[in-house]
Amino acid sequence: MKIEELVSQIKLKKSFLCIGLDTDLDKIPKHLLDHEEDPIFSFNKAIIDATHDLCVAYKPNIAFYEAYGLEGWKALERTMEYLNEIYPDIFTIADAKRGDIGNTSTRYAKAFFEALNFDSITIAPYMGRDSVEPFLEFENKHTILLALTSNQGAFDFQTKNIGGHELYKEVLERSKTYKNSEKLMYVIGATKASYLEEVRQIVPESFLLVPGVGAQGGSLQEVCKYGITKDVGLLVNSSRGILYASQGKDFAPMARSKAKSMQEQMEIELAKLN
Ligand SMILES: O=C(O)c1cc(=O)[nH]c(=O)n1[C@@H]1O[C@H](COP(=O)(O)O)[C@@H](O)[C@H]1O
Repeated sequence: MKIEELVSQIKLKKSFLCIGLDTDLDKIPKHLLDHEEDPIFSFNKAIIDATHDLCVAYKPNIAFYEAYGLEGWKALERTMEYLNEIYPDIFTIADAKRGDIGNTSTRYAKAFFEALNFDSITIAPYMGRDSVEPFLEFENKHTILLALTSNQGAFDFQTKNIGGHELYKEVLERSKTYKNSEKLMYVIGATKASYLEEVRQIVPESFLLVPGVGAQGGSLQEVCKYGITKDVGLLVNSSRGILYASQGKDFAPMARSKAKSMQEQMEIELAKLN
């Protein structure tokens, strides 16, 4: 998907919500486990059907599928086929946090961009230029680099001062020199919203994937205050806060109502841009 198409979907739906498909068999409603052959896919399909008009992106976190072996991977494949066939305007993110020496990165890129047909993938920048550039070679695909993550461990390395500025700023600066860097986006945790002002000085236009609202305590309003651009430039993710709004038979309409409440708050923020 091209960035312009993502921006036009955001404007059309008045939403920059990304729903994280972190599908956990210990948390999904029990009746799906008892009656469905493929409970992971059945859960995802019900969530997608109930929320697709309120969000612009879905982000399956690959760990939740790999954890169930072949069955999990098949459910991921079915979810991607369903999204690409029924809702092709929705941006898809493989939250895989990969990155390796060049020829291995190319295989990861093929797995997620070609075999599974995701629009984008999350990548750890630690191995540097030649681990990231293979992902940037793919047409109309996007690479989302971890810059400043939402967790406490972000302070172990990412905010450490190296050569006069913090490591996450070096990631932002340096990655702008990578070949095809216009295909880069960045992860900035919602729990670190006040840092967004400085992030925007380095990457004024880039799209940011912002996880950590809801269950992790980040605030949508704070994120928008410091991070929104004229083309919005934000995808704000919520996973557990939407998926597990109810563990009963009403889980899908309850997820919809959580997503609707986030979309309405986003609409207010978008109106401020005009
Ligand atoms: O790359 C991510 O999406 C990510 C980066 C980060 O800094 N923090 C973070 O929580 N995430 C992911 O975003 C999702 C957050 O889930 P909830 O806290 O349930 O909304 C999980 O899939 C995390 O793996």
